[in-house]
Amino acid sequence: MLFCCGYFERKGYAVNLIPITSPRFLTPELLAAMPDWRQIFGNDNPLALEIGCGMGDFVTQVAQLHPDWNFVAIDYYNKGCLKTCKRIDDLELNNVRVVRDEARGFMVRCIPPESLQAVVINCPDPWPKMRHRKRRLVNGEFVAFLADFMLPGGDFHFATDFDDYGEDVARMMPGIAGFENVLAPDFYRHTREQYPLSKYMKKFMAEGKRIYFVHYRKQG
Ligand SMILES: C[S@@+](CC[C@H](N)C(=O)[O-])C[C@H]1O[C@@H](n2cnc3c(N)ncnc32)[C@H](O)[C@@H]1O
Repeated sequence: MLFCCGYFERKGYAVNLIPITSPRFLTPELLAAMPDWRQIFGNDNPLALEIGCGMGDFVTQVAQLHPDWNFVAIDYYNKGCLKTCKRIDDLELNNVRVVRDEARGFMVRCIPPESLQAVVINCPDPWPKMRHRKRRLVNGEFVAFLADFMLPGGDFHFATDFDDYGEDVARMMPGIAGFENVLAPDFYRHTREQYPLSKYMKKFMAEGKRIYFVHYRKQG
């Protein structure tokens, strides 16, 4: 079990977690079984999942741009979830909920098949060393896994500053059955209109790096 009595268990070590008391934070108890998302948000609006929300820079902006969508922001980084909650609470963003968990396990447990209108992954850990690249979150197997949770017509948004990761994902996506490239004929772009910038995007852009944006849609 990933979460247990306020402690995060990892590799046999127990680390104190800062408690999160925000009403927009979904506790492990609430997520022990498949949640009723319509009941949680109080409406039937399209549901989007941001994986690896960090400090919540992206979700706070996108949720304000799209008040008629519901957003679930997930990260296993305790302080990131805390900060994200503080931001959405300060802004009273009732269309956002925050989850502290590992994304794949959470999805299997808590996201119904074909229910997501969008999945967003911004600047996932790049694992730059060649021998660590197999640890990267986004690869063909992961996108095929995501597809099962996405509605036909649902969007997959990916962004990274890491050239090799961006090119890898852009090369891999055309081989994944059942997706169309929204940015065609480009496989990726370095800018996207109306796409809020995350904390890491801003940091990398300030260092003069280019962001790789990839956008695919699940076919109906
Ligand atoms: C480099 S940070 C980027 C944060 C944010 N998306 C941004 O662009 O500013 C990557 C984040 O993804 C989270 N993360 C990585 N793999 C994850 C997983 N499998 N499930 C949940 N969170 C994950 C990490 O904890 C970290 O906060």
